[in-house]
Amino acid sequence: MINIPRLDLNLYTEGTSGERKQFSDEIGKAFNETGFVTITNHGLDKQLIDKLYEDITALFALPDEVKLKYEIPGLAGQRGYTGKQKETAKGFTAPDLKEFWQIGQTVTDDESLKAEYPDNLTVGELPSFNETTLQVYKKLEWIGQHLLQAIAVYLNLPESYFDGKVHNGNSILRTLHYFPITNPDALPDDAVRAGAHEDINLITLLIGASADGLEVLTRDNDWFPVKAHGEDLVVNVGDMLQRLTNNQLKSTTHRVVNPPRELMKNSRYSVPFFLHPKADMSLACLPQCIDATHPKQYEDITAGAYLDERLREIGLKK
Ligand SMILES: O=C(O)CCC(=O)C(=O)O
Ligand SMILES: [Fe+2]
Repeated sequence: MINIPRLDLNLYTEGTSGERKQFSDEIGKAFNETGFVTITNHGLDKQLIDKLYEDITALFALPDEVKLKYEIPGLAGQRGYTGKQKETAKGFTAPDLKEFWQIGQTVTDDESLKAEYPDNLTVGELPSFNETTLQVYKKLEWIGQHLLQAIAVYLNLPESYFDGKVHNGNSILRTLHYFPITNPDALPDDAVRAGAHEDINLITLLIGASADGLEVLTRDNDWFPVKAHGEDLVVNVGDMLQRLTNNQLKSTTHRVVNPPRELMKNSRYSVPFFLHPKADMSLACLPQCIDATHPKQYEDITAGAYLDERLREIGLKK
């Protein structure tokens, strides 16, 4: 058993100083123990989430030859479409049973940074997909920034520590389709919807984990299903935050398992938002997270160099 607390974001963004302090303590404690929380009252309304699912369903229902027009070599899957069975979790031989579409940052106030990021691809066939995902991106970025403020307070950093680092950051909104498994007998042994992995980024905000399948690995090496209420976000620590905090905050291994045989013909959709800083952020372990009992565990590296290393490991970058 692990405890994944449910926290009310409104208590941080609109609360009294006591409520804000309590939110910081609770998210920090959960990130220290299990690396996962669920978040309610986050400001992403049900109407927008419903519209998002409608648009994603329509996107993945497009014929493969249409979707493949948007799979652009050289972009490492960071924008547009990545076809079925392209991403392989580290240490696995069979690729994940999924296809996805990724949306990146749109910079409007910094010309040199704008030139660093590839442009988003727009789905000509589905204009509303582009608008909806842009709105969701902006909203999740706002929510993530506030969660990082609460985490900064927990870490005894200035509340605004992450603000400038994640403003115009290299965050990715991933719309995911775990497609129907039509012939389970033909599957390679270790083929799953998403193999056990840790996320690369600072924190991940996940819409749609209310559908069964997501599991986290406990310290006792048991797999534990994540149960979220309908519109709650599931938020977890990624490897960049674990590294920055010298393992004080835990990037917990998670996976998405295949459904029981009778449900394999059903699709599963989910939308993780991988919150990344700008490439030049240093991930050097924070001095306040290093002491005699917690010696420094990692070499200094920038977020950009670290991301590059990790994308090669999972087969997205050649
Ligand atoms: O689909 C999910 O519930 C989780 C997806 C995930 O862990 C990921 O894409 O990194
Ligand atoms: Fe993940």
